[in-house]
Amino acid sequence: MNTFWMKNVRLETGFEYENDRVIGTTTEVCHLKIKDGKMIRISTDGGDIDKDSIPIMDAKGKLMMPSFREMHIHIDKTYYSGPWKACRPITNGIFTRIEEEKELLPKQLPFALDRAEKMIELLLHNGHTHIRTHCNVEPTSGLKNLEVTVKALEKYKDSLTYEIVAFPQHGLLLSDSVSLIREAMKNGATHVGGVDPATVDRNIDQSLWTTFDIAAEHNAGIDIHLHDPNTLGAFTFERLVDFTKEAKMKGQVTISHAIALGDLEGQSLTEIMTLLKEQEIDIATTVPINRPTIPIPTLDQHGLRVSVGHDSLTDHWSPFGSGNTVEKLSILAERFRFIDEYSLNRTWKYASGGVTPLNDQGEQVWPRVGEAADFVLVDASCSAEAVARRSTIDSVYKNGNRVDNTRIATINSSK
Ligand SMILES: O=c1cc[nH]c(=O)[nH]1
Repeated sequence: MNTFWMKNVRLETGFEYENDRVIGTTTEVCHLKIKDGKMIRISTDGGDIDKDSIPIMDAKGKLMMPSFREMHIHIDKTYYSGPWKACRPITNGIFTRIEEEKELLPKQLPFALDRAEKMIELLLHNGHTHIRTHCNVEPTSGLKNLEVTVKALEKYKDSLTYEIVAFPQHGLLLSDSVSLIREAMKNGATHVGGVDPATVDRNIDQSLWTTFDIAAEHNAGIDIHLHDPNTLGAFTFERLVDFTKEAKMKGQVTISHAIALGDLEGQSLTEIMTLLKEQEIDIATTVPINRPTIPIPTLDQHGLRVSVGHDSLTDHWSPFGSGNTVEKLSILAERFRFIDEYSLNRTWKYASGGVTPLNDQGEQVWPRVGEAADFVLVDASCSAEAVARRSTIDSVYKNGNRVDNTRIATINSSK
């Protein structure tokens, strides 16, 4: 493993105040010694470097920030790197897409691996060193998409960590996918997925009971797509909370999208947030702006963990998506009117699993000696600037190794 000095990295060290208001972020240029994938020394003294006869890399004053965790994507079914194709209009809600997939997915299978690899390379290039991907497991795909997903991610296993959610996209009960999901859990999936137990399976309790049963059997976490809006969504959250409690799975359940949170207000929102918080159920969101966005800052203030994900990088569900998480954070900040230094500074946590250089009080808490050398170097003076100006990620490191220098997909390839 690499042993080297990374000199001249800019680290955030605190906040600058005017009266009681944060008006800036202070930084310091430091030198980092990396050994066996870990940061073993953080120094401000250039003399330290000269004493060592190990390679030296120069970050040239670039800002060092925690790398990103992509917490919701589908690498197994994408148009990314293929020819342009817009989406079909939706005429029957989620069932439009379910029916479409039965034809589309077998046609995409021959190049699914190539596209998945290109997507991973793009995500690495954009600063991600962890990916949670949902992978279709239903009668149309069987375990074929899972094979593709495992193969693609394993190829990059030295560059990132990953989680695979076995996703019964066509309905766990509706498409009779229970035994396939059980098989997927023995063949590389790490989490049990699900989708709208009310609208799709039309039996919330049976669908959730089965999901938790499979999770318990494999000692696995759960990550469930919940698009159902308003009070139907809220009722599903309540049942999910009940099942989480009963199964003693506190802290092991994620709701993806959680669309209903964007519809609820006042007391009903507070009650749901309190229930979710009690069971430490976290939320993954794309920060949708085509419908009421879930109230991310309110959820955060209530103590719920919210993470961002891209979901699609152009596919049959959405023609949008760039895989650029700095851009995603900037959209989040703009949507919630984060225009001041403090709130822009606090935005990075939604993409880094909560890791930030400064804590809420402005004390430096990252990086720490002994931690894994997982970071990005950014062309920015501080993270508030990076988020607002959508700064470029210069380079990406996992366990001290540079991981963003693989080939980048060409969107217009012939596949
Ligand atoms: O259910 C969903 C929603 C978005 N994208 C998917 O692939 N599935």
